[in-house]
Amino acid sequence: MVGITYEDFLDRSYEPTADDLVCRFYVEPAADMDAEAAASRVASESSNGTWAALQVEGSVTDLSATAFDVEPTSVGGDTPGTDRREGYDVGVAYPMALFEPGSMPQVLSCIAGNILGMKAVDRIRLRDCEWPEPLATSFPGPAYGSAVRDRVFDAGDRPITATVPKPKVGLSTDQHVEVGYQAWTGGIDLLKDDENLTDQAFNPFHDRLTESLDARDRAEEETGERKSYLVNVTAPGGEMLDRVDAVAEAGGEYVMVDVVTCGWAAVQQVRERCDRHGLAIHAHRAMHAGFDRLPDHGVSMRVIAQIARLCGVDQIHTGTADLGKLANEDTAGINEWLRSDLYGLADVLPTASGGLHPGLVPELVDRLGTQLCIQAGGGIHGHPDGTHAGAKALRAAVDAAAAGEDIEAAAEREPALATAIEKWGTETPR
Ligand SMILES: O=C(O)[C@H](O)COP(=O)(O)O
Ligand SMILES: [Mg+2]
Repeated sequence: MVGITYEDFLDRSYEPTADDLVCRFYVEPAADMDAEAAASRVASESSNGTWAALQVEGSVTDLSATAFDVEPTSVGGDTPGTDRREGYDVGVAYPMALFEPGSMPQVLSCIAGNILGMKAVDRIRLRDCEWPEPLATSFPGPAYGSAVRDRVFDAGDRPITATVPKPKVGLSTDQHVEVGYQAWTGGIDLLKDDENLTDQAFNPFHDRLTESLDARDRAEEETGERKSYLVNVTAPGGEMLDRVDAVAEAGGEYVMVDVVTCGWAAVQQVRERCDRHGLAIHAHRAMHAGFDRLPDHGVSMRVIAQIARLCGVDQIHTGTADLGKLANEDTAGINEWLRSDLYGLADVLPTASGGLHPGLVPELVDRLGTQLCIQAGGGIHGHPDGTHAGAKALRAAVDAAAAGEDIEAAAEREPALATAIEKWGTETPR
């Protein structure tokens, strides 16, 4: 037997091995704790220690995490609504044997579990992870990722486009489908359900699914382009899997899932079921800001996006690089990570959404590149001449940006784009 106390979880001379999961935290120690004590409590509580000293068999310590790096740092103050705060950047290495391969809930119960509420720290944020190969490849990753641009569409190198009918809930099935048809025939690739539209009485899931896909077929015939539908299958338990099956049966190519509100075990189940059918997954991140909005606490959007890639979504909302209506965390850096090599796992196509309109597209593409899905709801349906004109305007703006053409020149050819620019200019909405 050996005794372990939380101080045993700190070793500044430790060098993480290739098989360790390395997590970077922002930590503000509690008033009565020094930085090293707080860092070792983080490593202890997130692996196999606790507040009290324990007597254990020697081999149990092989599962202990090690805080190996504790450096002063500061966060916040650079974005509205945040204060500059002083704390510590803490590196913690976790041995692979601590984890159940392929189980995201188990991994998160370690690295983003009790420690987020632990009184030893005033603030703690999981900022970044370096995933070791054995752990990363125990997950499936995306089936398609950015390859959807060719495999579902014929979009080549341009961003694909999506729209959410607005109002986000309340349209009848007929109204919803008609909005989709107008958008598709105006040049949009994807009709998308909103995050809080699932199976309500005013617009039942199964009616919406079949009628939308019928309208998609008509729009494809009319435009000669491939079109698709991001139908929100979010539901409790087996019902969500039944909805996935229904999408495949009805001839869809994609499902949409509210990944944070559903939970990662559910996302993993959906990924498995979609594999049977060859369906792609669009991830909406509603509720992410409950974890990532404050720079000094929670779990960063960067880590949420990493989790989503491992679990196997093909597209995920990552923000608009501060151009849209929602607060954003380093959209460009997150998107770059989603495209980076990860032991051969497929990449993820980032979706820019939330307050976008055609006038913002040139700057968006400048900041984020063309490997994107660009979604506009209000920026299409709020067009003075309606949804069809709004769709034409967004598509013209996207085609121009992808071709490196000036938006003003494109607006001379496409009156709907000129109208959109006249209405919204390049303003950032709230
Ligand atoms: O789900 C989304 O991404 C939002 O509904 C975006 O809507 P907006 O384009 O009107 O902001
Ligand atoms: Mg929405």
